[in-house]
Amino acid sequence: MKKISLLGATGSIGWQTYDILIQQPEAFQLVAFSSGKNIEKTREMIDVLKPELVSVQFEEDARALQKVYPNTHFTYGAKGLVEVATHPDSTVLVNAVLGSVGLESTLAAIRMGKTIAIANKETLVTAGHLVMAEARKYNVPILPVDSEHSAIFQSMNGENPKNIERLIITASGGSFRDKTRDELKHVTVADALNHPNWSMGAKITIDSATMMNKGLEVIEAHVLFDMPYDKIDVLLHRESIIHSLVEYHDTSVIAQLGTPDMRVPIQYALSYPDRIPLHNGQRLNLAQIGQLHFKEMDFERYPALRLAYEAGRMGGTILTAMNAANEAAVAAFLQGKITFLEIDETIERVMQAHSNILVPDLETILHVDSETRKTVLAMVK
Ligand SMILES: NC(=O)C1=CN([C@@H]2O[C@H](COP(=O)(O)OP(=O)(O)OC[C@H]3O[C@@H](n4cnc5c(N)ncnc54)[C@H](OP(=O)(O)O)[C@@H]3O)[C@@H](O)[C@H]2O)C=CC1
Ligand SMILES: CC(=O)[C@@H](O)[C@H](O)COP(=O)(O)O
Ligand SMILES: [Mn+2]
Repeated sequence: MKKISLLGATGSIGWQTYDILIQQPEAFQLVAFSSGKNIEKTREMIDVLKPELVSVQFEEDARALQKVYPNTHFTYGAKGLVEVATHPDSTVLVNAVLGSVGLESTLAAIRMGKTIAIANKETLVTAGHLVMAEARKYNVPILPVDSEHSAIFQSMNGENPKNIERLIITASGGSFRDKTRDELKHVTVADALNHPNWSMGAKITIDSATMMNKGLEVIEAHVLFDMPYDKIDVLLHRESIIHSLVEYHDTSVIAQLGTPDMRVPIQYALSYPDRIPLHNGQRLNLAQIGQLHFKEMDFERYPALRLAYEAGRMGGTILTAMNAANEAAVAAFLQGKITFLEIDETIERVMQAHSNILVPDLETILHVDSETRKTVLAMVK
């Protein structure tokens, strides 16, 4: 029985994790979880899984829930995320919270020796060097949940990393993949949220449309697999059936395939190194699909990917600035304050003005993160 702490339980990844947990009660037990503002889903999860500790975003929600559920302990805010992540009974933290807000709780869980199943890519982008250094120090596994990184992890299984030629990360192309850049001037939020293959949270769906999602994933792959940026490529693959590939020195390419279902990488991170049946999992039928398509990445069409490679190659606080600018710009787009094309422009302006600090400590990262968000708020007003 694995005892689980879950951050971001009410989100797209969190709710799919919940689906896995309720199907496998003999394998997994949820002891603590965090949610944000969604109290209805929070209550459903408490009713079904009866965790010991729950954190919500706001104090007033925690107080109200405490009255309804006297046998559960409630907490809130940033300290609540840390309390959930470090619950003494859990051995695994599933981090599915959105954004760099997940950083401090991840570091705290590593210091408690917990295995980290990480979907929260922004944490690895903003402070990958700190997370991986702590993981090495406390001998803690960081297991990828992001579908591409899970695919790479599975394609490296039993291989010597020194024999890898390059990593190839696949990209669907996002909601606007059949539009030219010129045609993006007047696209709406609803259009951008219409991902062709995956049903995901709003922020990552917009990231997928700008290709910043792939940019974050390139950096995530560099952090998780210690690969230089010139050995990480992105390949357009519109069906999202091949989730990523690893090419070896002898020209062999090993890939992981499957229908687009995030429960597969989530469950693999939970059951690793074992594999267990996926409830209602749809088997891949390649004969029925018939054809798979591939295309070279176009960096002019998707400048956000170019910006991410630039930030990755530079290293330092520019990664934090880029990530925070993206989080704030996407939020502004979702609120109707800026246009779709202004997301990339905002990130580029922030990066151009940034004074980079190499190998930053946690305090510096948190400072750059909050200052960048303020800058973007002022820019989009
Ligand atoms: N969705 C997907 O298929 C994939 C997602 N990922 C990554 O996983 C992470 C989560 O994505 P996704 O599930 O789509 O996101 P969602 O927006 O669907 O969910 C985010 C979760 O985080 C909570 N949350 C948001 N802000 C805060 C905050 N300030 N404090 C506390 N809790 C907060 C939300 O609470 P509430 O809703 O209650 O307000 C919700 O539970 C991201 O890093 C994303 O890039 C990676 C691969 C695939
Ligand atoms: C499911 C998942 O891991 C997402 O990150 C997905 O990859 C988004 O798709 P694209 O970014 O390839 O459009
Ligand atoms: Mn992904």
